[in-house]
Order: sequence, then structure tokens, then C-alpha cells
Amino acid sequence: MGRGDGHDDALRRWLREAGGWLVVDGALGTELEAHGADLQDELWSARCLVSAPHLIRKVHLDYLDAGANIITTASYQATLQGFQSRGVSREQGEALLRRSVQIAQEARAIFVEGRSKGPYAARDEYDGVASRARRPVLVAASVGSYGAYLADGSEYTGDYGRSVTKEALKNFHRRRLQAYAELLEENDISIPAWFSFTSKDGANAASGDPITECAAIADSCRRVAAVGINCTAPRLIHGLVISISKVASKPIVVYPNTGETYVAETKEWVDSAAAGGGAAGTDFVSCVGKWRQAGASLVGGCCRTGPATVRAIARALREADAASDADADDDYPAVAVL
Ligand SMILES: C[S+](C)CC[C@H](N)C(=O)O
Ligand SMILES: N[C@@H](CCS)C(=O)O
Ligand SMILES: [Zn+2]
Repeated sequence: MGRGDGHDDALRRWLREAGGWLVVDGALGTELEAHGADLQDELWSARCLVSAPHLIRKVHLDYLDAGANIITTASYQATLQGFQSRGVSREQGEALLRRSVQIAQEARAIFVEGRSKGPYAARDEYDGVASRARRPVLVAASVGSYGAYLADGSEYTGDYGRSVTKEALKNFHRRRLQAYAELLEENDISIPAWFSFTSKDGANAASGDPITECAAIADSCRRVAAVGINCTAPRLIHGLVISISKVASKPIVVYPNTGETYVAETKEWVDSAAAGGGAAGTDFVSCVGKWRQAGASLVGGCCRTGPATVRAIARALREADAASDADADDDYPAVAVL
């Protein structure tokens, strides 16, 4: 992503240049579905890398147009093992992983070109403000969990069965990470990475381990640039950010889903109340300012969110900024009373 920085310096620098916060995109998979893609498949959104790359590019572009600074590749469920089980050779699988990054890079090139002329030409919304003049546009390579590959919703339960050892998990991810690393190194790009966890109860990660322990471990890793939460109900985010901020010194990233629950058997989303999970859909965007205040500096959306949510997040972050600037001004006495 960045050139010549340490692994976490680059992200801090981008945050600084952008005025303290960055907008992450919204859902990729469910947004492809909203455009008619059929993800009823073990490869889920990765299937579109073969069948509909143009649609992936369009979704990336829609998010950039909505104000996202970071677009996330369609590789959440793209794994060499998953591809192989569908008759895709290892070489072809590696090419598909690289393709996911290239599609996002293509979208970025189209967007950046159009920002100076054409449909995405500088909009006051994000380019007119001096502090955001150097609005970065970054590509994040998505590396979904082993549970994503299992295609049984176990990324939300942490239940991978008994036989999966730590070594097996390391082997599972190794070549996939190397494929991205090679691509980026070929272009002399260092790779800041963030770690994000899901939570169903606001206190523990899906595995059942306390979120504070998970965040502290991720935070202590030299190569991790940010730590956070994704695909989790909005109503849990504020408390989770507060917990993470107590143990982590790195930037905090949050990209919640809409609060609905994923039903793995049907690959559908249901209202959490119907699934016995409590009221869904706490107003997402009205909470963004609170998350920012609690310490989140990268904010986006996960499953079932779309460009409209991202546009609203960008606006909410700008407003939160303006409000805190106004508060800071209030701290200075207008008149010195002697
Ligand atoms: C983030 S979940 C909705 C992705 C799909 C899941 N791993 C499945 O294959 O059913
Ligand atoms: N980046 C993935 C996350 C799923 S939890 C997507 O949005 O499709
Ligand atoms: Zn999600």
C-alpha cells in the first residue's frame, strides 16, 4: 500500500494526511448479490472473480464515489483450497487472488482519473475541504478466516471442528498471503495489515476468547497496523471500541454489518429479532460520531451495508470532526478577564 514506511507507520501517515480518519467501504459480497450475482455457492463472492469481474469493479467504484478511502478486494472467501475443490488449479487460483487486487486497482485508476475530469470530478463533499485535499484511495486485500472457506457460517461461531491445529491454520493461509505479498513487493509496496474480529455478545470474539485478549495480541504484533471489529451488530460496536481502546495503542477499525443474522444453511440474512438475537438495525449512521469519539479512526460497513451507508458514514465522520473542532474552540476564552 505505501512506499518506504514501516508496517504501521504507513497507516498512521495516511490517517494523518486524511485529517485523522479514513472511510472504509461497505459490503462486497452482499452488494454483489444486490446487483443480481448468485452467491449460493461454496466460493460465495469469490465465484464472481471468475463469473463477474466487471460487477466487482462496479461495486468498488460505487464505494469510491460514495466517499470510501479504502476498498476491499473480493477475496474474503477466495482460497487456493476452495478453488482447488472446484477444479481450479493452484496456478489459476493464485492468479485469481492476484486478479482480485488488480480489479480493485483498476477501479481506483478509473476513479482517480475521473476525479480530475469526468463523472467523479472533485466534489466539495470530500475534496473541497483543505484538510482532506489529499484524500488517499487505498486497496485492502481481504483475507477471510478459515471459517469463511468452510462455507458453513463458522466465521461467526469460531467452531472449526476439533482437528484443526494452529499449524494447519498457518498452512492454510500461508500461500494466499504470499501471493499478495509478492504482488505488492514486486511494486515496492509495504503492506500494513489490520486484524478484525467478530463478536456476538460485545465482550468476546466469535471463538469465545475475550475481545480484550484478542485485540491485545493483535496490537502487540509489529506488522499489524490497526485492530478492530467487523461484521458485528452496530449496537455492540461502541462498547467494543471502548474495550479495545483500553488494550490497544494502534488505530481502531470498525465495519459493522446491519445487525441482521446470517443463516448458513440458506445463505440468507434474517432480522436478528426473528433469529432470537434481539432487536436489529440500531440506527448505524447516527452512532458513527460516538464510535469516533470512543477511538475508532477507520469506519466502514460490512455485510448488507451499501454505498448509501458509506456515503452517510463519510458525512457523519466529517460532522464529528467539525463538532470536535468547535468544542476545541470553546476551550479558548474569547476575552481574557483580568
Ligand atoms: C461473511 S459470511 C456472510 C460469508 C459466507 C459464508 N462464509 C458462507 O459461505 O456461507
Ligand atoms: N469483506 C467481506 C466480508 C464479509 S464478512 C465482504 O464484504 O464481502
Ligand atoms: Zn460481513
